[in-house]
This record gives sequence, structure tokens and C-alpha cells, in this order.
Amino acid sequence: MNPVRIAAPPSKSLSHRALICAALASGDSILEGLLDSQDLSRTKECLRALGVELEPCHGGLLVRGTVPGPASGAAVSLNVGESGTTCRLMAAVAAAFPGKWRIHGEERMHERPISHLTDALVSQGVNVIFEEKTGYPPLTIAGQGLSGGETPINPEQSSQYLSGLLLAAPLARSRTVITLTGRSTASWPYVALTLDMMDAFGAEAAVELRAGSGWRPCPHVSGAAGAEPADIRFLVNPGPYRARNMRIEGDWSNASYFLAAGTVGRVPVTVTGLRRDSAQGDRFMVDILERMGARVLWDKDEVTVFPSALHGVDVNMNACPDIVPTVAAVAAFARGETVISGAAHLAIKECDRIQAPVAELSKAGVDITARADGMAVRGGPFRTRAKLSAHGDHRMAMSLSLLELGGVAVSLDNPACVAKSFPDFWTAWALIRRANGVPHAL
Ligand SMILES: O=C(O)C1=C[C@@H](OP(=O)(O)O)[C@@H](O)[C@H](O)C1
Ligand SMILES: C=C(OP(=O)(O)O)C(=O)O
Repeated sequence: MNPVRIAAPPSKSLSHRALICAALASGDSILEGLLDSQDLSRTKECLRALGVELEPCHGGLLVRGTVPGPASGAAVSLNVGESGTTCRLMAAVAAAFPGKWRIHGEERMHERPISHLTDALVSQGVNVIFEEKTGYPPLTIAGQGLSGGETPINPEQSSQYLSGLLLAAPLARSRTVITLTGRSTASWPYVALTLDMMDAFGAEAAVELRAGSGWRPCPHVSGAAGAEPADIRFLVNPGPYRARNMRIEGDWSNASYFLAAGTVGRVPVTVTGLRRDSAQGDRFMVDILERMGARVLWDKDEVTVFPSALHGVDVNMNACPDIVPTVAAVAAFARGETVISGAAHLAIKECDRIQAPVAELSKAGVDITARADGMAVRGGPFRTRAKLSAHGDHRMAMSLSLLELGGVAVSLDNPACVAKSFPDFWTAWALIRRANGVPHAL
């Protein structure tokens, strides 16, 4: 049977980072294949508010890097919408410029914490005022930029705090030495995406691991995965980002729904445009599917996944939180129990991504229970109909669509929420439905 072919959309995380580094560079950069979604519109609008010019150019985007002009009295509004990445990365970047910046977003954004980042920014000399709840947006950052120096930060809840601080550090007045506090790190591969992008745009950042009473270089941040936070530090020199042109690679998180569909459906699926050697942690989707028994075939930058009999697995998903809803849905098709652990930080995503999959998959007849740091799912028969809520969360909407391949007539309350990261999701999903003979539309 011919596989359904799906082109992976561009990486959301790399699009945010490329835009920010290009905006901070002196000179013009052309970015090709950037993701066009609600979250990226928020990052672009925030950069425009900082004074960066963005213009369409030969099918890409021309970014004219800039240093913001003298601060005016009024706070500049930075509307981050529902984008946690925009919120955390832009808060740190804005703090690096003299002025007053008001960071605010949609309702759920105001329930997603940011104090571990703002504590670090305050230690570098800026003022932070929370408007409603201490430690959460909306907030105003005001000051004369970042001082640099030794800066502790707690990366337990989110890697985005560390990514923001790293991206802003080359703009500080002196060298920044970032040390880590807390008991663990969250979503570590995203730190590699940040450092790789900084390196591509000419910023000087290094990672070190504790060695006895001193420190030794760690050639790539991936080598620090699993180390105790207190044993990792980052050194970032002040200096300019350098403009360059770049094409953005495909998104492993948003490919996950189609890779899963190839496994649990009746027809193989080929996803194109993904890098097998990507630094994106969600590349782990293929390994998880293979561990569950899926047949996977690579051909250059195309990966094909075949319908397979699956079995449950134990999997720690600390490094790849965004594919947890996908794996939970796949586990509902597998024989035996799947236990997902290491994912306590899912509770502060677009919705509580531990409780929401439990609530919604249960409605379709799935045996699923929440755990403090994940969930346990047992495969079994589905109900034939389910009225489900996406909880306003794009990844809930996309992962719940997989139930259709198990014969569930799904009706979803808010299919439009996929626009956060993947506005064309339903067009691509229609190809999966057609190939699998799914008789109805959501
Ligand atoms: O830096 C990034 O691009 C992201 C980091 C992750 O967040 P956390 O580090 O908060 O887990 C991930 O969930 C998010 O979709 C994107
Ligand atoms: C958690 C996500 O994004 P963000 O944190 O940028 O809102 C996501 O895309 O799943």
C-alpha cells in the first residue's frame, strides 16, 4: 500500500530562535521556511515593538537587525498571546535593552509561571513588577539593560527560562556566568537548540561541567544531559550577533501526529523534511514508536512508519514533553501498559497536559490514570463516539484526532486551536482520514 505523504511544517522552536538571533544581529538576515503560525506572529510582533524591521523577501523573511532607540517613558507593550516560548525568550531579550517593557498575553499565559526567569533578570539589575499574581504575567520589566556577571537560574519547571537568559546574555555589559539551581532540568534538548542557534549567529557561549574543585569544558550541551544542575554552568561573552541567511528544518513535534497515524492506522505514512540528526528532542518519537514495536524506515530526510502491532513501554519523557499527548494516544492502541514519567512540567503548558489527556482519553473508553510526573495508559477497546475538549490546547486537539483511527467518531470542541503551531493541520489530517476510510469529519 502506498504511504500517505505529509510534509513536516517548519520547526516552531527553531523559527522563534532564528527570528530573535537575526533581530539582535547587526545587519540583514534572510530566513527561509519560517513557521507561519499564531505563536510566530507573536514573536514577530514583539520584535517589531522593539524596533526590528521584518519584510517579506524572495519567499522568505528579511530581518533587519537593530538596537532599540532611546527609551521613552511609557512601557512598550509586548503581547505574547499564548506562546510560552515568546513570553520567556522575549522577556529576557527585552530586559537586555534600556526601557520599560510590559509583557502580557492570553488568559492561560497568565497562569504559566515566570519567576525563575525574572529572579535571574532582577539579579542582573532590572526591576520587575507583577500586575496581578506575583511570579506570573502580566508584568513590566524596566531598567538599563543587563549587567552580566554570575547569575543563578532554576531550570526545573522550564528550559525556556534558561534559553531566554542565554539569548539575552551577549547583550549584557559584561561576561555572564549562568549557574543552575534546583534539583533537575526540564526539556534539556531545547537548550541545545538555543546554543546551536546562538553559535550559528556568531554569539560566544560555552558549557562547562564541574570537575573536582574546578570546571572542564563540555564540547556540546547535549553532553551535560543528566548532570546535576549544580554541576553545569554556561559562560557567555558580550558581543554582537552576526547576520546570516538560514533555512529552518522541519518540526519533529508536529510530525509526531503523522508518525503515530502511520503506526496505529491502516496505511503507512511518510513524513518528509525532517532531519534524522536533528537536535530537536522530539526526534525521540521515532525511538518510542520503535520501542513499542513499530516498523520505521528512513530514506534521506523522509521517514516512513508502517501499521504495526504495538505493546506498552515505560518511558521517561522529561526531554520531550510536547510529544507526551501523542504518546498517550498511541499507548491507547497498544497491548499492555505504557507508563510515562519525568513529565511533571506538563502541568504548566497550554493546559494541564497530565490531567487533560486523562480526562479526554477516558471519555473515549481508554484506561488511563494520572501520576505525579506523568500517566499510565492501558490499551483496550474504544467507545464508538466521544465528545471531547481540546482544553484550548493545540497538542490536545492534534493528538486526540488519532482516536479516529481506532474507529471513534470524535467531536472536538475547538479544532481551530491548532493554529497556535500548525494552522494547516486539518488539511494534512484530511489525507490521513481519506486513506484510512474515516467516514466523518470532526
Ligand atoms: O524553548 C522552546 O522552544 C520550547 C521549550 C519547551 O518548553 P519547556 O522548556 O517549558 O518544557 C517546549 O515545551 C515548548 O513547546 C518549546
Ligand atoms: C508548550 C508549548 O509551547 P509554548 O511553551 O511555547 O507555549 C507547545 O508548543 O507545546
